[in-house]
Amino acid sequence: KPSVLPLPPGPKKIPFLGSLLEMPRTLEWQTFAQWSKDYGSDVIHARVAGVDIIILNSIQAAHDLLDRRSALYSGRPRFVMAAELMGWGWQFSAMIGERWRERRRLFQQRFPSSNNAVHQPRLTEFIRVLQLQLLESPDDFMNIVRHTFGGVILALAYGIKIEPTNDPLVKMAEYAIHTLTIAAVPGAFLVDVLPILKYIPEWFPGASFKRKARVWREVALNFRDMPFAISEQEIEQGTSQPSFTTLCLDDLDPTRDVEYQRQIIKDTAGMFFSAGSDNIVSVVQSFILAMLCNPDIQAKAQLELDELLQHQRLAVYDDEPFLPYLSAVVKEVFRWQNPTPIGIPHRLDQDDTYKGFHLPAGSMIIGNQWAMLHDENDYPEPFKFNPERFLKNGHLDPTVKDPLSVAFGFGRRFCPGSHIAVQAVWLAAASILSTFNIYKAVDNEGNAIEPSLEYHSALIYRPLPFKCNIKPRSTEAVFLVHSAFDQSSG
Ligand code: HEM
Repeated sequence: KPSVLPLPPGPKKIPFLGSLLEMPRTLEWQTFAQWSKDYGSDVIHARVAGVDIIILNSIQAAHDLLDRRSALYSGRPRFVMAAELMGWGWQFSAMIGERWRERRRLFQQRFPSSNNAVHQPRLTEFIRVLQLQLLESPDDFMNIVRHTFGGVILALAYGIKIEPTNDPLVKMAEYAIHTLTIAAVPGAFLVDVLPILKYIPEWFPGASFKRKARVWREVALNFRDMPFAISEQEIEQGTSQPSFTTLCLDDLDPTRDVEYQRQIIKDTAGMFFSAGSDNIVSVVQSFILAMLCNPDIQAKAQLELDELLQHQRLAVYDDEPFLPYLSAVVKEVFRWQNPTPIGIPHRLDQDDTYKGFHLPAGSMIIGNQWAMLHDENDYPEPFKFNPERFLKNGHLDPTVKDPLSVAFGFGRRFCPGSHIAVQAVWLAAASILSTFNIYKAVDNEGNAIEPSLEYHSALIYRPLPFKCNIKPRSTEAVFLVHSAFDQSSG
């Protein structure tokens, strides 16, 4: 029977289209956050073509619903264009039920947050190469960061060797993700709003999305199948390095359906790059931008590093507990420019009530991470880059809400790669700051170029290319970078 409770407040709805006309096209998270101010509620309701959308704009609401009632709130809405037409349906981030559980379990068995043995040596090795490349071509830092983390993620997934620059597999993967991020932007394709359009033939006027989907489908399947095939070949030749794929294939159970097990391994390995690479790249680039704009903070973090390392060695992840200021800088980067401002939407499986509101079964639930991470009650002056907000008497202050518990999503869907991501960003930050200074670039007249702080508003929020001047801090730093690279490649 229909609920007697009201729906949460939200933007105006008209017949059939619902709130479609009110829905923002870019920087959605900012409009969603503004709605909370306009309607005086941290829980907002909108409706687009019959689908209820519930937006959660506070950490409290996300915690109460997505974390504490996770059993009800861990479904996913349909992604018609990306998953059903373009062939990305093999990604477990879009799956529900047993298919999702099997793949997620496999991921977590191989990369549990309690075990750093497989990923840490690879992260360190790739970050040493990044430092060397920054010495050699500092102006190319945007690409260097992109290639480093694309490479590390492919190495973790498949154990295959990646070229130091312009690796064809990294390029292919990047193109595939590019098509995915175009398709998965909510509202970019009408077929996501009206799934029935999925059945119209390709030749039909206005059906260009179906032709696009057919071409892109090949890209999506190559993305999953090609690196897996190379990995299997390398295992056969005995040249592969330990990775998710090698570890899983080593443990195949011959008494069970082997092809079925291979399929799950292949799907799950395919998730690494699509879920992990662009996000880490965005955060590391935002870190460089933050240091560029805040020279005092940069100097303070360097002082802390120098006191520990004494210019004698490079940082390793085990140094983390002794570098609270740097850890506060990393937390602040994740808070300041979170790469997934609205995360991935969840789906509510049954009718529910919250704060006197009716939340209908089947609603799409959006956890507005950006709104939570810019809530002035938790983070005063939220637009200011200020790592001190996390510190008290020189230690991390446990009473301040940790952005890392918001930036990676919620409940049973919480990002299973978060520990890899945080360690990658932390180690990149420590390694870059201990050996390089980041200055503003200067134009032909010798004036400092102010960064525009512009971001690309898409599924993954990332800084637009900016200029900076990255210089080694000393001859000792150059020596350390060279010798660490020789050791890791020798
Ligand atoms: C800065 C880096 C990263 C950020 C900000 C990030 C953020 C997120 C977010 C917000 C979600 C959605 C959670 C939800 O639905 O509530 C997610 C899901 C996921 N992430 Fe990450 N992630 C990062 C890196 C990684 C890495 C490195 C990997 C793998 C190596 C990874 C693998 C995944 C997977 C497999 C899912 C889907 C989980 C599921 O649906 O069950 N992520 N991530």
